[in-house]
Amino acid sequence: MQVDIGNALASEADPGIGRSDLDDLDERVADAHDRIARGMADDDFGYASLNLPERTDAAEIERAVDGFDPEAVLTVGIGGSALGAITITEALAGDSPVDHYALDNVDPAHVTRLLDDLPLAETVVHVVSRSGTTAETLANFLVVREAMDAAGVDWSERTVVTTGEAGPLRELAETEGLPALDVPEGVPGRFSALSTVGLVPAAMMGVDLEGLLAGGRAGADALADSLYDCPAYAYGAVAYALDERGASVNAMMPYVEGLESFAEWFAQLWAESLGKDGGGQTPARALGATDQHSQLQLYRAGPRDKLVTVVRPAERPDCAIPETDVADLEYLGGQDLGTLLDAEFEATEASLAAAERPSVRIEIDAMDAESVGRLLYDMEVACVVAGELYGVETFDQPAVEWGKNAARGLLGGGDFEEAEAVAEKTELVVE
Ligand SMILES: O=P(O)(O)OC[C@H]1O[C@](O)(CO)[C@@H](O)[C@@H]1O
Repeated sequence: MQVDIGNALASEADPGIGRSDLDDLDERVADAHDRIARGMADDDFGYASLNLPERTDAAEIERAVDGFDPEAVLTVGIGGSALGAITITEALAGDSPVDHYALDNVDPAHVTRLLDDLPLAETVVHVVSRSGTTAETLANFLVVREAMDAAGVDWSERTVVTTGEAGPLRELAETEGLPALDVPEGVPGRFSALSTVGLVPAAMMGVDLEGLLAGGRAGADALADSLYDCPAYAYGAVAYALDERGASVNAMMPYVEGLESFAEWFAQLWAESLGKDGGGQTPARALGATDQHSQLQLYRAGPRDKLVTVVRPAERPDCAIPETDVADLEYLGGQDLGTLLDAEFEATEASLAAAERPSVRIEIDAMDAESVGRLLYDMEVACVVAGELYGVETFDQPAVEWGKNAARGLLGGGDFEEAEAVAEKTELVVE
């Protein structure tokens, strides 16, 4: 994986940073590297995430799903318990005969429509929850189980569970004798893509798990005590430095459809890890070239508060554009769609630089398992080093608990007095 930070030094105008800013930061990156290395060596909470490529047992996952031969895999989870599988299967299993679906929301219209469409008798369900108590995941699983019962499908023969040591989901797996995998110890959900949490559907869809993990190991081998020697540290440090100079938004803009969900995975990783103590950089999700026609106007001419991260694979499949005599379109004829997409990618970088707006280019070798594994791992490393530079607790997410308890209280599931206060908020309804 390559990270080109040249366009991040696009201008002195805020949020511009210069080479001297990075040189000054490099000493702090070296200190952060030492802390990260110690945390990994001691398998400390959170830092243990960066040991997953060494620790995850691909063979164990393959064995757990060995008996299944589904037409579809349904992931039931939310946040980091779903986004890793969604990202990996979208990026790498497009040619698989097995389809992947995810229920990571409790929208009744969507859930019922999906369950009506799914071949339930040919579907394997992967229920994932680290805590085993997340309301959305457990509610969805109860609905899926009911739908399978109603269809005369033995759900217990078609369900794999990945969860923590204790909690309702672990108890259910033990009571029903379900195949159950463990979530990795000391790894927050958003850092768990390269583990049982993110790899079970991929295993059933023929994705090269060893390749994904090898990519992660390559990222681990690339850790160094300078941002100039480690692409992941370079990305994390530049994003942090730009945020310190006003780039409070980071638009993650992959120029490949197979990484559209990667931008969503990155959004949770970046927001839930760095959004602490009143700070943190807001991730925006975009897709190139599509969002040149929806968001680029803002990125190029709106507030000087954004970093745009553009991502592409060095290799793309061929798809020729036929010759044409349509006036003014001759230049397209005989080209290839990939060449056009790459031209759009480079034009966006140039357009931002011309307007003195910073961007960073991330280039992976190809849309293959090792390159995607490396990308996921390096973004996790970038997030950890940014967290060290911000001085935040990267690996917890206390701010989400209030909302969870309020929802539970509003449903009468807990004695959450403030829920009433929430329910009695000032009304100003406009109809
Ligand atoms: O895996 P669990 O415990 O169901 O949590 C799901 C998601 O909810 C969060 O805990 C936030 O509420 C995320 O960090 C996590 O990925």
